[in-house]
Amino acid sequence: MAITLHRVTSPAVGFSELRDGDVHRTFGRIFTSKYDRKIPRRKRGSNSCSLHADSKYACVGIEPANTANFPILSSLVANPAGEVAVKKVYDVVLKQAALVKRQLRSNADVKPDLAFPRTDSLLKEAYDRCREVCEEYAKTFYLGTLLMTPERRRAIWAIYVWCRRTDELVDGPNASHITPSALDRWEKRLEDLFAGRPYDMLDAALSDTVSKFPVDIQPFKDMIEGMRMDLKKSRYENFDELYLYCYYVAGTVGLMSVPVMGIAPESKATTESVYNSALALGIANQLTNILRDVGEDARRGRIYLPQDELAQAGLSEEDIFRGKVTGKWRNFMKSQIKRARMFFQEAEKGVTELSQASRWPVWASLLLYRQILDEIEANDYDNFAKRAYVSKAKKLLALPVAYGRSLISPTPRKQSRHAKV
Ligand SMILES: CC(C)=CCC/C(C)=C/CC/C(C)=C/CC/C(C)=C/[C@@H]1[C@@H](COP(=O)(O)OP(=O)(O)O)[C@]1(C)CC/C=C(\C)CC/C=C(\C)CCC=C(C)C
Ligand SMILES: [Mn+2]
Repeated sequence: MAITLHRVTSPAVGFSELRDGDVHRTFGRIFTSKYDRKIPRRKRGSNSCSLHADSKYACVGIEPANTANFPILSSLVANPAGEVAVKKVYDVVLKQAALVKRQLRSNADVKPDLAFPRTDSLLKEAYDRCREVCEEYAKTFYLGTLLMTPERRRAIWAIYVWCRRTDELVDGPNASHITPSALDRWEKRLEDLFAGRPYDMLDAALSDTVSKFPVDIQPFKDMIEGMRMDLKKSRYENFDELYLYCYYVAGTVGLMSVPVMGIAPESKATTESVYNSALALGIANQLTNILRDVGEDARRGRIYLPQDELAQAGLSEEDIFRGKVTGKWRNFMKSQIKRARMFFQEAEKGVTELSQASRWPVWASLLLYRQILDEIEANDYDNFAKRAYVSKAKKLLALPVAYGRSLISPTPRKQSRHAKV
């Protein structure tokens, strides 16, 4: 798929096209809570990188889901609604895995850069913007990507930037202006970029990425669906509902990333099982994120905790809003932390199967995010008033550990089979 970039004169760029004047142009978040770890981004002058390009470019059979293959999920399916959610997610996992296999059969590898020098330089600029955004907003992750091959690392940056922009729609400073129809327009724009018609430079980088790697559009659409869910829902009846939300906003990231990161050629694991681990890492991260942010979310009137489990633990909504750490709360938190750790454990199985250069950033992200759970425990489960925070020293310590783990290769196959992407 060739992508042609044309400079356009319209000033519309970034989110501003969603609805004239109703969305932000800056990417920084304003955090008001006193213990919030995020500070307003450093000097957002003309030199600071932005998710909004300064220059404007416009452009011209799935197998039935079988949860038996996915032990952590089959044990979670508690009712018919949950079964529907799990099947829906696994249909996407299998579809993505099938796409990867199809591409392998057709012998396609990473396609070479587009032949036209002008397009090349515009694309380079587009990827450079993505790199800048990653470097500024996710430093550790950015450093990890530097170990990857140049094609893979810039593709991951492009995916990262798209995810960040999507999250900012509902989580950024202008989130209150975002309507379902703005999300519909964002989705239309996604379809366009998958069809080789990116709207701006950052989209152009992703457009190029999806033309080179076997990335399916469904996880991207599902992430937007997660944002829709966030607009209309602030309570989760049970874990099945919460699981679906976590898949939408974070499990999808795993499914988007693995086709780019690649599976080690010597891996014996099935493609589906690696995707299952990738999905589990997204879910684990999101569950951890939720547990860390209980107090902050409650102050926004949101409770991302299974209501039935709260009731079983003898806790009411008022208890969450009151924010008092009691014995009941500690017990409830212990079970939630245990479940998040199960997902991390499920994710661990797949990391070793990834291509060598991709393992380090994934191990680093897994170890760092999982430590937030330890910090919640260290705070005696006070996630109402304290933000669980992993110190710089602990973060630094995790990096060599991640590196050590990344050196462990999958046990090689007895006889060589086709390479996996
Ligand atoms: C190496 C690596 C981690 C690659 C992933 C790169 C990537 C494309 C990240 C995008 C992340 C993103 C911006 C998602 C948007 C939705 C969102 C914000 C989700 C939350 C992330 C944490 O962000 P933060 O702490 O900043 O949260 P706040 O918005 O401030 O509240 C999430 C909790 C989830 C992100 C999910 C992942 C990073 C999943 C990664 C999974 C893989 C890379 C698969 C690895 C493969 C195997 C086989 C295990
Ligand atoms: Mn968020």
